[in-house]
Amino acid sequence: MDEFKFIDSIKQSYYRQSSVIKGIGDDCAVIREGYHDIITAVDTMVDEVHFSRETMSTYDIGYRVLAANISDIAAMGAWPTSYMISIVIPDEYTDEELQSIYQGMDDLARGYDMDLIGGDTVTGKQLVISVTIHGIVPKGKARYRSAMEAGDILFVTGTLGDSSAGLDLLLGRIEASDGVDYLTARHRQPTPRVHFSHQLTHLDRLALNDVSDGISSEAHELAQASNKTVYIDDEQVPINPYLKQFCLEKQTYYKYSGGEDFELIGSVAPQHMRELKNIANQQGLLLTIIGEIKDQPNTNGNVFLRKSGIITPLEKRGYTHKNEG
Ligand SMILES: Nc1ncnc2c1ncn2[C@@H]1O[C@H](COP(=O)(O)OP(=O)(O)O)[C@@H](O)[C@H]1O
Ligand SMILES: Cc1ncc(C[n+]2csc(CCOP(=O)(O)OP(=O)(O)O)c2C)c(N)n1
Ligand SMILES: [Mg+2]
Ligand SMILES: [Mg+2]
Ligand SMILES: [Mg+2]
Repeated sequence: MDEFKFIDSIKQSYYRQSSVIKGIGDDCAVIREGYHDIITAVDTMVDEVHFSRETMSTYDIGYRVLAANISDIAAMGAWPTSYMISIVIPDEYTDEELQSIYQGMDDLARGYDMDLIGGDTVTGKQLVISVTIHGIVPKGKARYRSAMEAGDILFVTGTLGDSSAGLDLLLGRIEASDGVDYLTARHRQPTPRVHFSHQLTHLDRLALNDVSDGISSEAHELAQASNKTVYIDDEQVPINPYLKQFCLEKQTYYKYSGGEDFELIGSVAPQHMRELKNIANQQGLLLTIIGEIKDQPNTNGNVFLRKSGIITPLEKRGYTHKNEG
């Protein structure tokens, strides 16, 4: 079964606690606590699946696993406050290596004033790190994948595909004459877009998702959660100039299916777009309009690509975990 079918199969049909504002189905769960909503999520990284000793130092493993979790908090428009670590440690890891995993996390956490507040330690065959993260947002201001409306503008932060191109460089699957350091750094130490979404708290409505599996997957998650049709203009999807040295087939794969850029994709009403641009500009962050949202009952839940006047369905071809059962 693939991960998405599995998650559907175990999802409760309703929540027993009235404080659960959002359970399974978004980047984080949301729990109401007085005037604030508490945001929480857990994400796990496994040796040979999310990193390998070839692609990452122990410092980067720590940095990246926390960055991926902070990114889910950013995708809710929240501010990250604390985290807990569950770690499976294989015999061959030295004390110095373990310290350096935690140093990578702490260096990132310090920038947001986050605290490590607990965790669990066990030994096992493979390094596995699981982060439970908490964040906070004013009551009712969590940003959902389901908030898209017809007429909204689709946008994305940063450039797409850098991380997966960086991974292919690290694994020796491709060669580059330029940009190796930049692309590999984007893979090893991604920047979650917390400041951007946090500055948008005053907006009444905003739909957000973060890019972990590739936008072909995340755009579908938005379209399905909102029951709308998403149109993406292929020529507008931003890629770093360094990606243009690779063949077109690879460029297309990286930008739509590569994943792990931890950028934000979302939509707002057209009248708010200028404000979003101004905020992004002030932060030195690239923000690009890549499409629009329509309400078309026959195609809602789907994503289409517009290219040279031709419209084709965009398949959901992001990274999907599967097992044989
Ligand atoms: N094994 C699981 N048990 C319960 N909920 C899960 C499980 N795996 C994922 N989820 C939930 O399913 C949703 C989608 O998860 P995921 O695709 O990992 O989100 P993201 O890409 O933002 O990390 C989330 O709400 C997450 O909390
Ligand atoms: C060694 C190695 N091989 C492959 C990848 C690529 N990869 C692994 S998991 C993944 C998708 C994101 O991870 P996931 O567990 O799905 O995170 P989530 O969607 O829950 O945030 C990608 C693109 C990698 N990062 N490292
Ligand atoms: Mg996410
Ligand atoms: Mg996840
Ligand atoms: Mg995923």
